[in-house]
Amino acid sequence: MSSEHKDALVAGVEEAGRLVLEIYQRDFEVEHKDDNSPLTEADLAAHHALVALLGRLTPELPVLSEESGEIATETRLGWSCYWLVDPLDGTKEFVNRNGEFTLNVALIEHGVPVLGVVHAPVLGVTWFGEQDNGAWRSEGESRQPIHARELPDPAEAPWVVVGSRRHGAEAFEAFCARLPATECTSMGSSLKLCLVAEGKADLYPRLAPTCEWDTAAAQAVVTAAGGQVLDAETLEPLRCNRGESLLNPFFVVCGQRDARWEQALVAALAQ
Ligand SMILES: Nc1ncnc2c1ncn2[C@@H]1O[C@H](COP(=O)(O)O)[C@@H](OP(=O)(O)O)[C@H]1O
Ligand SMILES: [Mg+2]
Repeated sequence: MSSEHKDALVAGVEEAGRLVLEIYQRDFEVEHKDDNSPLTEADLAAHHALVALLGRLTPELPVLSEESGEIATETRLGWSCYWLVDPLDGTKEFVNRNGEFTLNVALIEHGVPVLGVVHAPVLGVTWFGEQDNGAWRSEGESRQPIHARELPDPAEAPWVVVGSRRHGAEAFEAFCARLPATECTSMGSSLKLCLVAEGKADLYPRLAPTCEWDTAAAQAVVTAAGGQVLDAETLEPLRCNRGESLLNPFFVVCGQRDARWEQALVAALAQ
């Protein structure tokens, strides 16, 4: 992708974020989908804006969004390259007006998220990552490269572990209790992966369900920043478009891979 295309992509995601913010700042209706998860006009406004943006930038590539209608599994499994979009991740946080929601766009090649944009409209922050090209965080006019950090020695500093506000609290607490010294915080949406990417958190264990669109963009940011998003069972990187289901396995996000955390992680996950 040319740098002009990447700039246009980021600008377009931020523009969609402004539409979301306008709705956030006024009254809006909340509907419920078949799985009882909330849906607002902001999810749909961002979906339409992002699908139109990607259609302009790369008309040849298919787009799969959380708010797309059904796409036949055999059609999707035939895609070697496509855009995967979560127009509003953290809809419950949006409804609760705590600002912890994001717009997410990932480019998937052969199951691997190779490029990702995550934008948090209320924070005014955008994260971007591209395989072999590094990751950055922008806020206002400033754009800084970001790097996942090495795990600190737990005797010197606690590991910062971040978890969901609403999902899998029990498994999260049990996992944290089995690690060496930790400092735990909770947060909504893909912001958790971005915290690991920028070296502000060490681990994000997700021992509860998510879908591929919840994680793909931020996984591209994390890996471009030197971190890992690993299947909690196999410790292999998460992949997309593997079969009929779009559910991710349980996973763990971590900064730079080393033997210490691998040991601690395997021990904490094994129980
Ligand atoms: N039972 C379930 N199955 C699949 N995904 C689930 C789920 N429960 C929660 N999620 C996903 O978890 C996301 C929220 O994560 P978190 O708790 O970390 O903020 C939701 O994103 P949306 O807000 O886009 O629906 C939703 O997709
Ligand atoms: Mg989501």
